[in-house]
Order: sequence, then C-alpha cells, then structure tokens
Amino acid sequence: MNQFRVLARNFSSSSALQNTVKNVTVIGGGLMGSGIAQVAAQAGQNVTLVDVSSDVLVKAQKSIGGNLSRVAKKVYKDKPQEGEKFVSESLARIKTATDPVQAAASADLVVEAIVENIGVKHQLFQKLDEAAPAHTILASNTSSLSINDIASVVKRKDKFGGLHFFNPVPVMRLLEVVRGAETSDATYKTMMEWGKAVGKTCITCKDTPGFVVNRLLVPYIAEAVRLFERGDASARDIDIAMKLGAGYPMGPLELADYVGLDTTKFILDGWHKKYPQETLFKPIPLVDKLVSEGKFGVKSGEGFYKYEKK
Ligand SMILES: CCCCCCCC(=O)CC(=O)SCCNC(=O)CCNC(=O)[C@H](O)C(C)(C)COP(=O)(O)OP(=O)(O)OC[C@H]1O[C@@H](n2cnc3c(N)ncnc32)[C@H](O)[C@@H]1OP(=O)(O)O
Ligand SMILES: NC(=O)C1=CN([C@@H]2O[C@H](COP(=O)(O)OP(=O)(O)OC[C@H]3O[C@@H](n4cnc5c(N)ncnc54)[C@H](O)[C@@H]3O)[C@@H](O)[C@H]2O)C=CC1
Repeated sequence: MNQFRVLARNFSSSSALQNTVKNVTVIGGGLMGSGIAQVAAQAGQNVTLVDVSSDVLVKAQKSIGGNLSRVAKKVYKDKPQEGEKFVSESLARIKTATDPVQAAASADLVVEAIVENIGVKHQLFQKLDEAAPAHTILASNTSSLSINDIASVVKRKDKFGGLHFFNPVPVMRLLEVVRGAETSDATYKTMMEWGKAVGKTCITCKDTPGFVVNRLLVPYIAEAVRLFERGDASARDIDIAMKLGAGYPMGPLELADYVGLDTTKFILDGWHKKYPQETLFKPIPLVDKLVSEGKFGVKSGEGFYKYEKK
C-alpha cells in the first residue's frame, strides 16, 4: 500500500496512543530528526524539535513544510483546501527549541537523532534523564551503536529503547523497535504503538549490531564496493544489476552515496574495532580513499558518482 495512504489512514487511528504519548520531543533537527518530527506532527502529536543550531531548525521547518506539501498533494489530491489545512495544522504542532533540558520537561517520549557519537549521546541522555518526568520514555535513532551502551548512563533503563527510522523518513515505511536488556514490556508496547500511530510498520530486534536492516545492508554495500574495487564490474553495471536483477530501488553504490561514504566508513570502522574477527566488517581501502578526499557521496557532490551540489 502506498505510504501516503498508510499515513492518511493513521491520522485518525492514534487515539488509543494519545493517552500515553501526546508530547514528543525530537532531539537533532537534521535529516532524520526533521523527518521524525514531521511524521509525529502528521499523526496529530505535539512535537518539540530541538537542535543546538537555530539555523538547522529554520532549515528543518522549511524542509518539513515542503515534504508536508508533497504528502498533501497526494492524500488530498481532490481537496486542495483540506490539504492546505493539513499542512498548516501539522506545521503548527511543531515547536522548535535549542535547550533539550527544557524541551524534555514536558515530553512523554523523547526521540534522539543527533550525531552518531557515543560520548555526545551520553552527555545528552544524562541531562535528559535528570530533566524528564519519571514516566517519559527515552529512545535513540542510532544506526550502528548499541542501545545498551547508550542506555548505560541513564537510571531509567526500563524506559529506554531504540526507535530506528529509515531515510527518507516520510517515505520509508519501516520502524525497527529495539529492546535493550532492561527495556520493560510496557515501554516496548508503547514504542510499538507509537510507531504504528506515526504510520510505520514496526519490527522488533534485539540489541545487535545494525539491528536487522543495517546488519544486512552494510555487508551488502561493502561487498559491492569490493566487487567494484577489484574491477569485476563498473559502478553503473553493479547498480543496474541489483535494480533490475534483484528489484532494489537503488543500486548498492548509489545507496552508499545516498547514505554517505563517511557514514559507511564510520559504521564499518566502529564494528571492525568491536568485532575484529568478522571479515565482513573489514575496512575497505577504496572507501577510506574517497572519504580522505572529501568524496562523501550526494552531500559533498561526489562519491562513486558526481552530483549537482544543492
Ligand atoms: C552502509 C549503509 C549503512 C546505512 C547507514 C545508516 C542509514 C540507516 O541507519 C538506515 C537507512 O536509512 S538505510 C537507507 C534506507 N533507504 C533506502 O534504502 C532508500 C532506497 N531508495 C528509495 O526507496 C527511493 O529511491 C526513494 C524513496 C529514496 C526515492 O524514490 P524515487 O527514486 O522513486 O524518487 P521520487 O520519484 O522522487 O520519489 C518517490 C516517492 O517518494 C516521495 N518522496 C521522495 N523523497 C521524499 C521525501 N524526502 N519526503 C517526502 N516524500 C518523498 C516522492 O514524492 C514520490 O512519491 P510518489 O509519487 O507517491 O511515488
Ligand atoms: N542519515 C541516515 O540515513 C540515518 C541516520 N540515522 C541516525 O540518526 C542520527 C542522526 O543522523 P542524521 O539525521 O543523518 O544526522 P544530521 O547530521 O543530519 O543531524 C544531526 C543533528 O544533530 C544536531 N546535534 C548534534 N549534537 C546535538 C546535541 N547535543 N543536541 C541537540 N542537537 C544536536 C546537529 O546540529 C545536527 O543538526 C544518527 O544517530 C544516525 O546514525 C538513523 C537512520 C538513518
């Protein structure tokens, strides 16, 4: 089913959840945080979007507005006035802030989507744990770090878990709900219900490297780069092969450019350090070279392919 229809259906289906999660604070207003804020606001929740940078928040509001209009054009194709109302009401539900402590004080759920750095995440969660009311659930959108490692600094380990979204958030239909070692049944249930309320299909995974999707995607992308590095096939042909032969929407090298080669390197290096015996996670000289040259993929204008700079 089309994602936009799923969203439309869910605008009215979140009433059961409204008793538990009414106010959501999303920390990190970048690529993922802005998407998470959008889907929560679309589903009728009050959202506070927090970033250290007010410029990022201005940019996030602009991109959310644009993406909401895309949704409205599809869901309210024949009712443009309702579409406009949907956009303005959803936008009005999103407040912005630069102080996570203040923003957590009124939250039922906090979703963290800041930089993928365990030290920075620890500093933030320590503050949030102190500032948020006792009932508040704290969750991380980390793509590669361990939920238990992140949760190690909070007291409320029973109210901590992983909510892993996919890029682009408004379009990708999956949410991975990750239980840490001490996540309670009640917290898990609320996270699953919240995911459904924001229009996602939820799957559950233990706290293992990359959960389901990235555990499979990272070795797949890594093998594609190694294939290209060996000169077995051109980048274009590898991508065409996986799109037309395996039905993927993007080929593996296009996808590596899309998620960022710096991110790919960061994940591989982190996992290699933690699991040195696992050959699938071994560093890839070509990725290291491209990253050292500043070729991160779409965001820098060049990776395996060249892109127009935005
Ligand atoms: C080493 C790896 C390690 C991973 C690192 C960390 C990452 C993670 O933790 C987890 C991840 O996110 S992994 C990445 C997951 N994402 C993917 O695999 C994306 C694959 N690509 C696609 O699905 C489509 O090309 C895509 C949907 C992107 C674009 O589709 P198309 O090529 O058909 O382009 P369009 O025709 O422009 O768009 C299709 C429909 O989607 C709408 N749309 C696109 N972008 C949007 C956005 N940003 N916001 C809202 N709507 C959006 C677009 O309007 C269109 O809608 P329809 O007209 O209804 O089809
Ligand atoms: N980019 C992707 O495809 C995906 C990323 N993720 C994860 O989501 C998280 C965020 O990733 P992106 O949105 O791509 O990053 P991004 O770089 O676009 O956004 C991160 C934002 O966090 C802000 N920030 C940094 N430290 C902060 C702090 N202490 N308090 C408040 N804001 C702070 C930055 O100013 C920046 O705007 C990471 O953990 C990443 O692993 C998960 C799924 C997919």
